[in-house]
Amino acid sequence: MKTVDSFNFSGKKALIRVDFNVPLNKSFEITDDTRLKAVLPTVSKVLKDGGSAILMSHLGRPKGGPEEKYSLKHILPYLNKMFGQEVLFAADCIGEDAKAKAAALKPGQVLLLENLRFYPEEEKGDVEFAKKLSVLGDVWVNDAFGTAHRAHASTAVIGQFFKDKVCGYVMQAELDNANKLLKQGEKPITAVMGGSKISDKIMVIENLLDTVDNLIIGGGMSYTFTKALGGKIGKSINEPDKLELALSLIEKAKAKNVKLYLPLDNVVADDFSNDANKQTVKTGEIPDGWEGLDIGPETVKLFSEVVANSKTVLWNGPMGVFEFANFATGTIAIAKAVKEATQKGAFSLIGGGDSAAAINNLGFGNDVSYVSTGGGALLEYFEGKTLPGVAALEK
Ligand SMILES: Nc1ncnc2c1ncn2[C@@H]1O[C@H](COP(=O)(O)OP(=O)(O)O)[C@@H](O)[C@H]1O
Ligand SMILES: O=C(OP(=O)(O)O)[C@H](O)COP(=O)(O)O
Repeated sequence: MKTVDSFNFSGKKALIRVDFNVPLNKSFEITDDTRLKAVLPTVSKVLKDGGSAILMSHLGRPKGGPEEKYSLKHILPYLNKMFGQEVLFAADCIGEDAKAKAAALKPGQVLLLENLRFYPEEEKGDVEFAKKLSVLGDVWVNDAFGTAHRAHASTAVIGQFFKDKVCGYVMQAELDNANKLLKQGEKPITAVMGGSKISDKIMVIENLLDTVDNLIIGGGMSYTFTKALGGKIGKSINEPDKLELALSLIEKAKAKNVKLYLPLDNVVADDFSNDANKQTVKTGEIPDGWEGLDIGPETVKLFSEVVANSKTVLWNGPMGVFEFANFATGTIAIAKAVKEATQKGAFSLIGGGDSAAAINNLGFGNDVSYVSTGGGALLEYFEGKTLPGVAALEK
């Protein structure tokens, strides 16, 4: 793969696929800018070489046509500040405006195209649409790791129209860090998995059993395991059709000598709300009408110890409903344990939108080894799948 460092962008228009799919609040303010800041090094290198940058991205999941709330113009003010220069904007990603602005682009300038998903052709991976995008630039750079698991027009199909295909710094760092964990992780290696559903993460967990020494399961998905083991879970979130699967994972972990840790106790609530009545009960003893929304103090102690004694840590998914301050204790404790392990020299990788947000909101973003910009993309990589956005760079 060609890298940003090995390519001279002088006099070239770099068409860069970025992942600017950032969370916006109702006033269109960016609530997490990780994905924006991440592309700065790639764009800076292009400009420093004497090239210009055309940035293309999707935002949200529009229904196949323009939608004001998903316009990328909302992030322009932020980009102007971040790049310290005026970023030009084309109100379309193909068509006359985009073509004219791309053609007139001078070295040192940056142009942002409107949301690619305003055309259904983007997600369909339409070849003609990819071709129309491709005429805007001289070289294609893929720096959208967060969207690398999608075989879309701008993330993969477009590659065939370029002689020069360059792997951006974000993409390179993401793959390097994921491989560091999968292939060169120092033992003991611990994966902490949380979040709401096992079904989303089953393949990752299975694949990780070949790599990790410890597997910690917390958050909503732990209740399916507890139920499968015959425990009482009240009205906690669970997937009744995944009980067999949970048991088979427990067996597979045993067969592969992986230590599997499940919660010892849970903080349960009588309602799904921050102000619900709460109590701490042992795992498997949740009364009827109550639901587990966080891990309990004994679990926090156990999980934190395992994490603190690890040399390599992967964390994906919160330990409870951390959006409710009263049920965020377990998630915050794990974030602190990951930070402490890192301070003791461990390599730590945080993946998944919610765990990354938890780490960043706590101000620990710089205290862990790497915070991935990918959610689904990172998980698919850990499942052992080939990411179309990476394959397109390799072809
Ligand atoms: N015990 C629980 N009951 C209900 N929802 C939970 C529970 N624990 C975690 N969750 C929810 O899981 C969601 C995150 O899951 P997921 O998307 O899998 O994580 P990530 O984005 O980090 O990969 C959060 O919105 C959180 O509130
Ligand atoms: O935010 C993203 O994925 P993620 O929520 O899995 O991190 C990417 O921008 C991909 O978006 P998509 O899942 O709408 O294709």
